Amino acid sequence: MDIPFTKMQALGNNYIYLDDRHIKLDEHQLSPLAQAVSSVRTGIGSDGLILIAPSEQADVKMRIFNADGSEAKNCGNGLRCVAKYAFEKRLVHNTRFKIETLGGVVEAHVHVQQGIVTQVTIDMGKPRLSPKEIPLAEGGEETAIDYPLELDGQYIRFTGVSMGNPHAVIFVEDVEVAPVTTLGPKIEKHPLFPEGVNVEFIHVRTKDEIDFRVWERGSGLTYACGTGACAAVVAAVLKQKVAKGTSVTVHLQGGDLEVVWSEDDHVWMTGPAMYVCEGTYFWRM
Ligand SMILES: N[C@@H](CCC[C@H](N)C(=O)O)C(=O)O
Repeated sequence: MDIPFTKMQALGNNYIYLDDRHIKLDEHQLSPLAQAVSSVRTGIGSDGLILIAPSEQADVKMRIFNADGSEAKNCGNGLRCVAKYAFEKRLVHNTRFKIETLGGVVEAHVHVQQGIVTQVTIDMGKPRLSPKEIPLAEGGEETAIDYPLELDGQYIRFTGVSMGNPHAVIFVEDVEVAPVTTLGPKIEKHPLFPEGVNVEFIHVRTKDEIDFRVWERGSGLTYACGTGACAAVVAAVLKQKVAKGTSVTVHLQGGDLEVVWSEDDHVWMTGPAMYVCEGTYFWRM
């Protein structure tokens, strides 16, 4: 099967984007295709696959598959790329529009200069904070702040946040030496998280700056995670290290995002989205 694709990246978090207008796939093909295209050696090389399709509830629909073929409910960097694609490829005609995800409908606002989308703001909605919503396998508290996690006979503390997808945020002194690749995969698959978890190691540098590294569920080490950056700011507010309503610059490996958890409880994320290339993937199963 010959599959037309666009590769896009946002702060180095890169996905293969398929436009439903150009390629129709069966449901059972999506997970193996995500695995195939993501392989650096035998595919195109990416953090996963994103489908852009029509929506009955919004202007456009995004579905996101991680590099291991698992489907996730949300993707912040993917949303900004979908917004840029939808506007520049004329799927939508206004600078504000709605995008459906498995985690709910969000609103996008594209910032346009001479017809080109330079930055995208997404209203990521309200974070979900209870253990049931994250989800955790246990816990009756209202929030999972500094929640204990037993790993190899030791206790680590994390703050749990759902941005439609699950996040465990761990506060460290220095993200450059944080155990992202050693503890990340163990926490991702820990039985406390029945659906797995994205793992963020963060350091609150000042009242409006956070350093950030991530181990993503289903994709491993990535340069950036938009929902993770939102979860990091929410966790920093919950821990009273950042004031609610403050616009925070999150320094990710691939660049910076602006995130604010506003007084109305919504989390807003602003950052770039870029095209990498377009082409045809020759899928031979
Ligand atoms: N990179 C994304 C998140 C992608 C999905 C995540 N790995 C999950 O399984 O929940 C982002 O920018 O938010």
